[in-house]
Amino acid sequence: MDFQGSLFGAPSFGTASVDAPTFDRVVRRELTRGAWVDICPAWLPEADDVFAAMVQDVPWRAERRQMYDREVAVPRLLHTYGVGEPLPHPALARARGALSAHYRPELGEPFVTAGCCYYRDGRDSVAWHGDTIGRGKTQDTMVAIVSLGDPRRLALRPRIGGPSISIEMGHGDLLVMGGSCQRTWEHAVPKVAHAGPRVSVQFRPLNVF
Ligand SMILES: O=C(O)CCC(=O)C(=O)O
Ligand SMILES: [Fe+2]
Repeated sequence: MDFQGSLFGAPSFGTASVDAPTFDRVVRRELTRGAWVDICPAWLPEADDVFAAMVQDVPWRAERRQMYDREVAVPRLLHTYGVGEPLPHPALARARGALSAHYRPELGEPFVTAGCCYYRDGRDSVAWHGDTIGRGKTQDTMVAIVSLGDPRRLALRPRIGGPSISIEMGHGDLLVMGGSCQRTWEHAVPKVAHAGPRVSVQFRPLNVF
C-alpha cells in the first residue's frame, strides 16, 4: 500500500502501489469440443473489501419468473452493470482492465459488462444453462467469473450428454469459461444444504448474456 493511499484510505489509481491482478498462476483445463476453463485461486486483490462493498452497495433486485402456471422467485439476487457504468469497487474496475488486456489476443475485444449475483445461502442457486441469449449461442466467446464470499461449486456438463465436472469457486477465485463453452457445455450452481453468502461477478464482452 502506498503512503498516500493508506493515509487517506483512498484507492490510488494509476500507481504501482495497488495490487494488480496477475495471470501467471492461471491454469487452463481443456474440455471437449473446443470448450475450456481457466482457473486461478485467490486471484482478486482486496477481495474482502470488494465482497463487503458489494453486499452493501449493489442495488440487488429480486426477480420473478413464470414457471408453468405460477410465478416463482428466482433463487438469487441480481444486478447488471452495463457498458460504461461505474463498478461498485475500484478493484473490480482494475480486474476488468486486467482481464481485457490479458485475454485480448484470444478474445479480440474487451470485457464490458459485469453481471452480479448474490447467493444469500445454500438455497440460492442457478439451474443448468449456457450464456446463450446473445452471441454465445453461435460464436466462441468468454465469460470471466470472480467469486467472493463462501465457496460454491460451479458444475459443468457437455450439452450432448456425459459426466459433469465440478469446480469449487472460493473467495477471490477467478474462473473463465472460454472457447465454445457457452454453446457446447452448460453450467450451474447447485443448491447445497449449508452455505453462507456468496457474490459472483461475471465479466462479459458486448452482446454476450
Ligand atoms: O454464480 C456464478 O458464478 C455463475 C452465474 C451464471 O452462470 C450466470 O449468471 O449466468
Ligand atoms: Fe451462466
